[in-house]
This record gives sequence, C-alpha cells and structure tokens, in this order.
Amino acid sequence: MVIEKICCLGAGYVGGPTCSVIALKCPNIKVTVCDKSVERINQWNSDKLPIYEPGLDDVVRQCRGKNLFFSTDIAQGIQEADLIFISVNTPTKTFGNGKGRAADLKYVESAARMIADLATSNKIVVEKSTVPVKAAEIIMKILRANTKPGVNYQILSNPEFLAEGTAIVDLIEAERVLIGGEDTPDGQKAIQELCWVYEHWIPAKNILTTNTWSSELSKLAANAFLAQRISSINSLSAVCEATGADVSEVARAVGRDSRIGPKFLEASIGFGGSCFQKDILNLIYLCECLNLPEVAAYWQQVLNLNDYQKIRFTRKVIESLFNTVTDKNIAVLGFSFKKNTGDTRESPAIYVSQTLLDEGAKLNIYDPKVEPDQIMYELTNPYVTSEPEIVKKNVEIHDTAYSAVTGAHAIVLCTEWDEFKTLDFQKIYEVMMKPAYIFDGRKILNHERLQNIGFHVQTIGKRLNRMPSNRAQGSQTMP
Ligand SMILES: NC(=O)c1ccc[n+]([C@@H]2O[C@H](COP(=O)([O-])OP(=O)(O)OC[C@H]3O[C@@H](n4cnc5c(N)ncnc54)[C@H](O)[C@@H]3O)[C@@H](O)[C@H]2O)c1
Ligand SMILES: O=c1ccn([C@@H]2O[C@H](COP(=O)(O)OP(=O)(O)O[C@H]3O[C@H](CO)[C@@H](O)[C@H](O)[C@H]3O)[C@@H](O)[C@H]2O)c(=O)[nH]1
Repeated sequence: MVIEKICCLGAGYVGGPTCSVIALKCPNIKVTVCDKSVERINQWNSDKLPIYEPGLDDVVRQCRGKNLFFSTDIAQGIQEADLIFISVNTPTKTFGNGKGRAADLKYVESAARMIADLATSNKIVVEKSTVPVKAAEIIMKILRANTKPGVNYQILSNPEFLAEGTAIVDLIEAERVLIGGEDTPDGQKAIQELCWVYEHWIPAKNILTTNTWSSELSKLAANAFLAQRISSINSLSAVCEATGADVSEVARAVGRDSRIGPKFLEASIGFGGSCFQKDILNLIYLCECLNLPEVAAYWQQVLNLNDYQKIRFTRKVIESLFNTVTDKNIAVLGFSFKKNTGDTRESPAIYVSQTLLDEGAKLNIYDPKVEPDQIMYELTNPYVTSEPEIVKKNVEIHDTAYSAVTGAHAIVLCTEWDEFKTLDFQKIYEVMMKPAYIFDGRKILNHERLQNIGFHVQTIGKRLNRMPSNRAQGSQTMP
C-alpha cells in the first residue's frame, strides 16, 4: 500500500503539530486532523490556533487548505485514510480501579471503536498517544473483533517524543522516531510503510523499529528517565541550600562527564506538564499490576521528590515573609509549566498559587501566553480548591509584569520566560512594598544585581545570605 491519505484522531498538542509537520514534509499526502471538539477544530481553522507553539503558525499557514485539513467529520477522515494516528488524550484515571495512577484509556478505546464502526478498507492504525504496555492489544482486540469482510488492520506503536515549546524543531529534526509492530510479514510491511512517511525528512538511521511492547515501554521509560534527572538535581538543590554549594555549579561539574551529559539538570520548583507525572504514575501502576512493588516504589520516589520540591519552595516564600502572607500582595510571574507554551497542565505555579491563596494572600498573576480564563480555571478547579469564590476575589490577572508587581510585597517567579530576565528591576523595586522580596523559582535572574538594588532574594539550590545594600533599605515609595 502507498500511503496517500492520513487521518489523525485528536487535534491536541500532539496531533496538531505532528500532522502539520507531516503535511509540510509530505506534500503528496493528504493529512486530515479530526477532533470531536467543534471548538478546537474551529480554532485550528482560524487565525488564532488553539495552542501556542513557536513556528507552528507558519507551518499551518503553508499547508492548511492544500494538503492539511482540520475537520470534525471523523467518519470521512477514517473512511478515506490509509493510515490513522490515534492521538487522543490518555489522562490519569480520577475514579474507580487504578484511580490516581492508571492511564484512562477510554478515549483510545472510543477511537478504536469509531475506526471499527466506520472503516470499509484496510487501515494501518498507529498508536501515537502515550499508553501502558500492551495497550495495542486492546486496540487490536476491538478492531479484529469487529472487522468487516475484506478489511484488514495492522496496529503500530509510534510514540511521540516532542516537548512543548520546541515541538516544531523536535519534529523536524527528530533525534529518533520509534516504530513498533508485530513480528509478522504484514506487521513488518506496515512498519516499512510508516517508515516511508517519516523518511520524507528523517534520516533512516534515526528511525528505530522494535516490537510493539518495547516501543510502548520505551516511551514511558524515556519520560521516567528525564523526570528522574530533574528529581535528582532537585534533591541536591536542597543539599546546596543547606551547605553553601551552588546547584548550577554542581550540575555543570556533574554534566561534564559525557556518561551523564549536561541536559535536563536544571534545578527548578519542580517539573510540570501533562506528561511526566501522568506517565510515571502509569509506569508505577503497571509495575504494581505486574507484582513488582520494588520497581514501583523506585519510580514513586521521583514523584515524591517533585512534590517535596514544590512544597519546599512555597514554604520558603511564606517563612521569608515573616511566616504570614495574609492580605499581602504577591506577584506571580509565569503560570505555564515551562516557557514558550501556554499550557498549564500540572504547572507548579498552580500548587504555589493555591498554597499562597490558602494562606490568605492576594495574587497578581501575569503570564505572557496563558489566557486569563485558563488561570482561573486551574485555580478554581474543585480538585484544587473548595472555595472558588475566595479564589476569584483574591486573584487579579494582569497583562504586564509591571502592573502585576506594582504594590506587591513579593515576586514569585514560577516560569522561566525570557522576558523576565530583561525586566527593569530598578523600576520594579521602586513600585513594590518594602522590604521587597524576590523568589526566583527558575534561577534565571541576576541575583547579585537584584541584591544591589535592595531586594531580598531567594532562589533554588543556592544560599543568598547577603543582606540587601543599605542604600536601598529605607527607600519605600508605596504605602
Ligand atoms: N502534550 C505533549 O507534549 C505530548 C507529547 C508526547 C506525547 N503526548 C501524548 O499524546 C497524547 C495526546 O496528548 P495531547 O497533549 O495532544 O492531548 P490533548 O488533550 O491536547 O488532545 C487530545 C485531543 O483528542 C480529542 N479526542 C478525544 N477522543 C477523541 C476521539 N474519539 N475522536 C477524536 N478526537 C478525540 C480531544 O477532544 C482533544 O482535543 C497523550 O497520550 C499524551 O500523553 C503528549
Ligand atoms: O532541566 C530541567 C528540564 C525540565 N524541567 C521541567 O520539566 C518539565 C517538563 O519539561 P519538558 O520535558 O521540556 O516538556 P514536556 O513538554 O513535558 O516534554 C516531556 O514530555 C513529553 C510528553 O511525553 C515528551 O514527549 C518529551 O520528550 C518530554 O521532554 C517542565 O516543567 C520543565 O520546566 C526542569 O525543571 N528542569
């Protein structure tokens, strides 16, 4: 089979960018991205795309209406496609068996059932969502139990490794594409057909093929390893703060060993995002089901440490502000889980903000890309608060960092947006309450310069004992 038409079920952070790049690099393939959400599809077809991702607008502009289409007509998408990506969400279960740990496969299952209902010709079905090992078996069972005469299915695993904020570069210059399939002649043929799609722009040496289960497990393993590095360096950040070592220096020294490498050793207020926690929980649950409690406990510790880091940082904020933030104005700079994305899923800023609100603080929140409604949605979510009215009363969303900090007792920097590095902190100092505090949860500011201006500064993994300069001590401009 030559792949002429691709359909993707799920127009989210993965389906949208992935298929846009496939359309860009494979001009002879028609790519249709389908979603059951009319609103999402309308946004993909508008000038304001539903997700912010550097470079994405350009790619969509080049291909949309030519060989890239966004549609709610799932039936047509499925029927005409030779190859179907399942790119739907796989959140952690919130109730029932495996609550809080297992991946909820209801969207994967419903996608498989839609394909089974609608397909009238042979399909290669590709699991792109992140799933527990053996999920392909579920898809296979649903499809093969409902096969219409003359319709054959091959199921492949092709996990996605893009990171938000760098998705387009990650897709165009992928270090590796992983494809797992059945060890049968038809399975191997399907693998080769998907390889052919990627080979339009990915060197063949970067395309790895494995059996289905290795491919599924490798995705969970990759995220577990990455998150483990962050928890490792974050654990040492606490040691640094207690001893006078500097975590950036430690990371530089450790990372210089080529066996360890320098990437992903940036201490922080903890990792966020929709993937790390969810996928490690998924791995932990899998280990528990496989009766491997020691392995489950090992990975659980990566998550425990991440919670500890968020708690430790927030506690430091409160303790530094004389152990009370009641009625204090606190500017929260950054709400997304990392820079260059508007995504707030599992953002550490949620925990920090919610804890400060619980302590009676008033928050002025500014993020360059997160929509105000999204911030309020996260903070008034019933899983996070039982008092949404108090949250609404005590949170103000600002459209510049300067307006957020005016009159604030403290700045809490939660996301490493580049624009925060170039703020005029002299000007900011003048409009803040005194003593003025900055808590740099991302280690991106020039702490010495801030101290010279007069700020009390705290960061991650480094003790900054020096008192602010005398010059600035008394200058209070706000009542
Ligand atoms: N976000 C990332 O950076 C990232 C990276 C790699 C892998 N992943 C994995 O990819 C998967 C998708 O993640 P995401 O961030 O794109 O999720 P998302 O929530 O942004 O998008 C999923 C979309 O699927 C749609 N959907 C659900 N069921 C459907 C159905 N039956 N038919 C059509 N559409 C349906 C939803 O409406 C939603 O728009 C998850 O398994 C995730 O773990 C995510
Ligand atoms: O040294 C570091 C690197 C990252 N982070 C934080 O870790 C989180 C996750 O960052 P990142 O991995 O860059 O973004 P994601 O979009 O969550 O991407 C991860 O999760 C995706 C979904 O599975 C995978 O595809 C990617 O390969 C994997 O990097 C963010 O809060 C970062 O601020 C740190 O604290 N320190």
